[in-house]
Amino acid sequence: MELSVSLSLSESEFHFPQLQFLNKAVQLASKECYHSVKFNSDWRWRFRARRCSSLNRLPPRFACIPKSFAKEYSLCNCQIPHSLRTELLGYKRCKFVCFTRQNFVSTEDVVAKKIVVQKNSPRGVHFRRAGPQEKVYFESDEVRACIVTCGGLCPGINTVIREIVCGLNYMYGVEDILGIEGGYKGFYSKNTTTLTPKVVNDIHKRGGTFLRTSRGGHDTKKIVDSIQDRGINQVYIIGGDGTQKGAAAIFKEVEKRGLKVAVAGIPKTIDNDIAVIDKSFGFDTAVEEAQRAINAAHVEVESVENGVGIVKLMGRYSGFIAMFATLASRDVDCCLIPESPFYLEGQDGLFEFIEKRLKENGHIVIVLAEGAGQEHVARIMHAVGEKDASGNRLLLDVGLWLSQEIKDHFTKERKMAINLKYIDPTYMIRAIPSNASDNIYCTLLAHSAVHGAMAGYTGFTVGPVNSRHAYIPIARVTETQNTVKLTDRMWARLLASTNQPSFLNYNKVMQEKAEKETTNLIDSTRTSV
Ligand SMILES: Nc1ncnc2c1ncn2[C@@H]1O[C@H](COP(=O)(O)OP(=O)(O)O)[C@@H](O)[C@H]1O
Ligand SMILES: O=P(O)(O)OC[C@H]1O[C@](O)(COP(=O)(O)O)[C@@H](O)[C@@H]1O
Ligand SMILES: [Mg+2]
Repeated sequence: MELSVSLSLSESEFHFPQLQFLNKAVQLASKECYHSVKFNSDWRWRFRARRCSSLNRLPPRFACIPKSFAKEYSLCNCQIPHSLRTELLGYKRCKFVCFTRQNFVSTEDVVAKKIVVQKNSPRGVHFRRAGPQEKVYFESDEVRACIVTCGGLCPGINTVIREIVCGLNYMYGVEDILGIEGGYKGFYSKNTTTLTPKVVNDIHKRGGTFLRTSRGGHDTKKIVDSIQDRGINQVYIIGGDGTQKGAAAIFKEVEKRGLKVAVAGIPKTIDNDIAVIDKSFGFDTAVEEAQRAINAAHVEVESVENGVGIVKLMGRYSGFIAMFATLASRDVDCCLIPESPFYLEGQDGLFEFIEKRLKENGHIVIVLAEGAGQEHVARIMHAVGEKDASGNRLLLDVGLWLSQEIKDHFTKERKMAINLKYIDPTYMIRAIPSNASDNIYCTLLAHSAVHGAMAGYTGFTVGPVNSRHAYIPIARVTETQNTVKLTDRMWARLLASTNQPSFLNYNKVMQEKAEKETTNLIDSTRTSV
């Protein structure tokens, strides 16, 4: 016998009235010997946690009533009712779960987005804490999971793939795991590959992605059709900001079609530009590997007279790799990033700084994020803003441009012989396997995603927030992009460490330059007439 529970309270009326209502429903159901309670379809909205950032959970198929049910609801005031089942895969019953009761996270545990607060500041946004939960939504043998990797490469992708496969299998006894090949388009244009712990056993030792990747080709309808046709009910999506936007679209479509599919995003990008999370995997490895290039540049330039070393690192819109590589190295004299526009000529410009350092030390090392100074390169190349298949702006080679400008300035204008070495290790850094710390980090991300999906959460991205792993609604990580804040103390630390110019006069200098160029143009037109 089944009791249909219809919640008619509005979202703003949430909290105790609803809890009381629920408790009453449950008590009634127990008293009247109903076997299960079914909630009306919009329960997710009505139970949206108020103080906790809302997270979606798969709708319960049958919320059967164990003894603890009423007690549980009366305890939690920001609880999303989850799929309680009589046959719970608790730690005692499931031979696959390697956790003891102490390891389980409580469904009430939350992670604060902001931890530095003032006395009277509001409580702020909180996310669900990630980790194994005592009650799971899926039975092992009903899971059909799939993994896809999209966007650019990043050290550690293979570790994440390996740990999702091994985590699902070792912790939850899941055996049906598919690999989608070649990014999003692989859902509808390629066959799947079967993933087992044996198949993925060694892949973490290699760079790149075992499943291959691509940009573009995100067709939400075709992807969800494929998910539906293949009977997939857990989708693990590894990728950067673009990929997470794609994951959000898939989640929406899955919801629209009423499919019981858990959609879990694992944020990937070497640029570390994904919002909310502390850092993205592969970033640490990239910073470490960048040291080798910086070291090479330093060795080269200190061995010659007036040596100028330029090292270009990745960072399309965010200069995190360049900033952290500079802070870690101590051999870098100047770090240029997209967030801090720079200029070459005039007082406090780059040329002046280079000349000063050459006089003082005989050499200089400059670290350059690929997205820095794009406006200068675009101006001389009359670029038309080309885009890649995903719609990302294609960058012009700022390293080559800067090298040429420096050579021209010192040899032609200053009549100074310099010895310039330009090193571009970008793809070499991106293609290596992850280091020890990233390997551990990738494992935690993969396990958090597996626990979340198994517990019935959906439409989430995993990641550490203030050092605690959390489930973050996908939309939150895609609404903004993480960039270096020039007003943050980390950038101030860098300036203190390199003593480079801060280029604060950028706007004034560029305006003067533009005016001068216009005047010159008018003059030259007049003379030619
Ligand atoms: N706004 C978007 N909506 C849906 N899919 C997107 C969106 N932006 C990017 N994608 C898809 O995500 C995938 C990866 O995006 P891309 O920007 O290349 O890399 P990354 O995810 O690493 O940032 C591509 O297949 C692309 O089509
Ligand atoms: O040449 P590709 O493969 O398009 O990748 C270049 C870009 O990929 C990045 O590594 C970032 O990639 P994602 O956005 O895919 O994480 C940038 O640093 C770089 O500009
Ligand atoms: Mg991206």
